[in-house]
Amino acid sequence: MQRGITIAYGGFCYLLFLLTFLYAIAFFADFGVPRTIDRGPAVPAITALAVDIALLGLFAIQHSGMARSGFKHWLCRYLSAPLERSTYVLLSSLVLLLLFWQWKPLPGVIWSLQSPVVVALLYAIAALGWLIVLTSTFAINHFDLFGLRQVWLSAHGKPYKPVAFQEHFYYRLVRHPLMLGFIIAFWATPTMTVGHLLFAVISTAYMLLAIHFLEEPDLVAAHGEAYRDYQRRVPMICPRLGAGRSAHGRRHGST
Ligand SMILES: C[S@@+](CC[C@H](N)C(=O)[O-])C[C@H]1O[C@@H](n2cnc3c(N)ncnc32)[C@H](O)[C@@H]1O
Repeated sequence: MQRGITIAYGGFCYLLFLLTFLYAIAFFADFGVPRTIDRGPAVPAITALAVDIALLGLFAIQHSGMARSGFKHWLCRYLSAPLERSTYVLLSSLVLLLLFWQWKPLPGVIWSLQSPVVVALLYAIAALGWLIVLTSTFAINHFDLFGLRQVWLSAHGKPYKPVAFQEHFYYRLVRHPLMLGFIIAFWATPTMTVGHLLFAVISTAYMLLAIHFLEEPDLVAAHGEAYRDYQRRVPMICPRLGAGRSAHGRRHGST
């Protein structure tokens, strides 16, 4: 019974993440869903600005706050440890769905590109960004990042072992490919409105600050010199030209 509930909870949180991820793609493409980055109730610009900044701030507080080890320890006083990651995924998805639902468009146009070729190219670049986001999760451990591995191991009475440090696939080229994927997806648009730009600027700044001040210090604490060495060799977010070749060369001992 307990095992069934654990797996059902993890599965539900994972399905909600998948739904949120698909909605996010449509939200930024401004296509196929009722509320998008540019479609929603019209309100005065100052109200829209206040609501949108509050929604982005709420996401940053939830997403970074719940990832702190102090918060995780506190939560595990009330919740069994294998459910902690699924709960993080659940809350992240709910806050994002709230943002998608309550987002207030700011319709002024920064750029609007009309050439069908350019429009198609920008949609293709955005799609590539989303693909990088999704495939990066598999390069670390998709099922661990979204809590399914933890509930599965627990339900089968097996001990949890944290995911090892990874440096393969995109992680050979940049240290944060998943964030790079998001940045590409948020900025590559044929029509950049004020609201879309607000989202892109604040979310990009948040990701860069969170990497620098929160995620990387945690990674150094967890992996020590191996991660420091990785920081020296591999750029944070912008791949170096020819990086694939030089990483290949390093692996095979060439200079
Ligand atoms: C949502 S993922 C984002 C990973 C990374 N910031 C990126 O943009 O690709 C966050 C989790 O990935 C883990 N992580 C980041 N880099 C890693 C690496 N090279 N190997 C293993 N885990 C990593 C972090 O510890 C954190 O739990």
